[in-house]
Amino acid sequence: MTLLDVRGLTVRTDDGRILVDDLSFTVAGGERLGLIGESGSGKSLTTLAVLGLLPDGMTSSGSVELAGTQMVGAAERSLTGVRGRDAAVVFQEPLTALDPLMRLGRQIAEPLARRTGLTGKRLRGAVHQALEQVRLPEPDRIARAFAHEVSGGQRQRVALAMALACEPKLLIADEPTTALDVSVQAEMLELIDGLVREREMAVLFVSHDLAVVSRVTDRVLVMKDGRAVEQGVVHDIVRAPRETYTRTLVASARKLESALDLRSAP
Ligand SMILES: Nc1ncnc2c1ncn2[C@@H]1O[C@H](COP(=O)(O)OP(=O)(O)OP(=O)(O)O)[C@@H](O)[C@H]1O
Repeated sequence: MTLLDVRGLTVRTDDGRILVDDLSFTVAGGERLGLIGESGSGKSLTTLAVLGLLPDGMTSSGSVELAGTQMVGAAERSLTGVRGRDAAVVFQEPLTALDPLMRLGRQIAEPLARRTGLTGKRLRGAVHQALEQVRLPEPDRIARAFAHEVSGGQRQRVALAMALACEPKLLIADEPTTALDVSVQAEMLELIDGLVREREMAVLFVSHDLAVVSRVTDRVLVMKDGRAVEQGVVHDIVRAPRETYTRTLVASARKLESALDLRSAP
């Protein structure tokens, strides 16, 4: 069943610049779609439009139906229920989602309490569990800490725990590993991959890196200058890209890969 149905989505600035141009795609329940393209191709604006979170000075037109709710042109009031419950987001920079002045445990407790109705000791237990699920060591210490007291990788895990706390049907991950040290990127990808599979959650995964996208998604949509260039099953796109731009993306990903092979050769 279709969970996210985007049709003819167009995002414009108030002065008439078109930043996302007539974009259409769908994500079925439990399906994992990657949005890939170079910097400035409109990936982030697409995810923000899906959540009804476009910045001031921008408007969207077309249709975005998320779990049956029309997000384009909807009143803010009707969208607050959709965010979190139907779709939750992890951004590139975890500090975007975290409140610097609130202990991390409380930030996870709020959405958890809303969904489960738990309070007191049982709620604290659920927060502990949520932090354990994202494989944070010493969950109780992390729960008492503030965002600036933990590492970047740990902050991103907390942001992921927050996004998962509402058990959304769709997880939107916008370059969730790009700001992390290379050494923790692979771990984070594996974690996201495992958790969404376990929960049969759908994913819209944004990245400029084809290798990253192919690790966690079934299908990809390639974007350039706000438009869809090509979409299809990851395997097909990597093996036989049809469009010139996609070919360039695949070729440069392969070049990096073969450089790695050469370096690791005996
Ligand atoms: N708040 C804003 N005001 C004006 N233009 C913006 C704003 N946010 C993004 N843009 C422009 O919209 C276009 C698409 O941006 P978007 O952030 O969606 O790209 P992206 O593919 O996610 O790239 P990146 O990976 O660099 O974030 C870019 O040309 C960008 O300069």
